[in-house]
Amino acid sequence: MEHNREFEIDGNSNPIQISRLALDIGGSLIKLVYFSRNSGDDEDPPKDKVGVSNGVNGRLHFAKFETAKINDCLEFISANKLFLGGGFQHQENCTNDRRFIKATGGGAYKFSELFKEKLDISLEKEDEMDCLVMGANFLLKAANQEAFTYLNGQKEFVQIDHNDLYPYLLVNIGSGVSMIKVDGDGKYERVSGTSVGGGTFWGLGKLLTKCQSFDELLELSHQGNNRAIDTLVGDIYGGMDYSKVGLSSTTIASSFGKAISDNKELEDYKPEDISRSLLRMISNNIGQISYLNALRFGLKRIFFGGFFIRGHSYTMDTIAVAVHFWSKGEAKAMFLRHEGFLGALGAFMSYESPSLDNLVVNQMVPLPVNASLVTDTNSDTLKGDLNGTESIQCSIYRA
Ligand SMILES: Nc1ncnc2c1ncn2[C@@H]1O[C@H](COP(=O)(O)OP(=O)(O)OP(=O)(O)O)[C@@H](O)[C@H]1O
Ligand SMILES: CC(C)(CO)[C@@H](O)C(=O)NCCC(=O)O
Repeated sequence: MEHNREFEIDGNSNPIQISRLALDIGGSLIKLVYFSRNSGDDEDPPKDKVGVSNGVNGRLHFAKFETAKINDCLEFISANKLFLGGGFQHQENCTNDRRFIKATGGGAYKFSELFKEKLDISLEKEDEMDCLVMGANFLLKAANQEAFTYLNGQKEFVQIDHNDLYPYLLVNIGSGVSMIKVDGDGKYERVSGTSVGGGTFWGLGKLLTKCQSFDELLELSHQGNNRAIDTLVGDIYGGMDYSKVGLSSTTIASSFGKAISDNKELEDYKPEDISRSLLRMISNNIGQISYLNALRFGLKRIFFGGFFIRGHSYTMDTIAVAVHFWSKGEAKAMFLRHEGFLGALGAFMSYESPSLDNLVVNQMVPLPVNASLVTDTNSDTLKGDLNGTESIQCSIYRA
């Protein structure tokens, strides 16, 4: 990654006009969402016959940085002048002598001073759960092909009926996991959570495998076999199922169970097997807790977001199978293409004008942005997923 060059966006060295930027500064990753108007668009939004503004066409950009490398993020914002509400939103985030941007996540508090000091920007804080719900509701209603199921390696997009969206359970798997029962726009309750989440996978995985990046750890899991470390029901039952209680011989009886009985050292295990067991253990656990919470409130639909997922097939498969297994097929696990950007999108929507209703996603075809951010080397991510460094065509209409 280059730190000192001016970032170019859309391969165009002319400064693009950015009218809004919003941030979600999490425990592991910083997510950015910003809108740039299409080059060649008039200064003022086009008007229809009766003089009502038809809006501004442009692109919604998605980018992410590791929170530990926040200085790269500051440099990116500064080099691209992302905080200067040019064009459509002249005054929006440049009021008088105070510049501000909407920010959510714990880092909006933690790094508030840093933004002030380095960029002279005030972070206008938006509640993390409000933003997650706002982002999820918006995507589920406005974006085509946003939610999909994943079973037996098959991804299937789900048609969302706007009149039958609520209630649902939103499970956001970031560093930690939040489970939110959503009943409508702005109507929700954080009903549960678990500290065993994405940070656990990455943290424990790093210690146990010496992997240097999250992507490397995820990549390793492809080649691994969890049976080398997990104790299966068959290991305990002499190769047989425990059919009386519905446990097949291949069901995991105890995650990492073999590590105690084998009398082996860490070095005797393959890093790829460790990675696979870990990913499976954590995904399974989240799937199970999610199901239990769905059951608690009689919810049939569970949407999973957060960057732990990364469109990764094994992760999604494990979560989906866990939900299917425990609910006996009653509850459905669904995943979101913009998985990790829900909070940032929610913060983006929280700018007062133009209002939330006035962002229209025209097209869901991700186009690359030539900005060098967190590298996405994971080859298993679903094609077309928005993993950062992409943009989508959309319009903003005045309220
Ligand atoms: N390039 C990456 N570097 C680090 N973690 C990554 C990366 N890509 C995916 N992850 C996973 O995504 C998780 C972070 O997800 P996300 O950005 O949704 O949460 P967060 O906002 O940082 O966390 P929290 O909401 O708990 O503060 C990490 O814990 C890790 O499991
Ligand atoms: C603390 C937050 C909300 C920060 O995003 C997240 O990391 C989380 O939901 N952690 C799980 C905390 C718990 O409910 O046990």
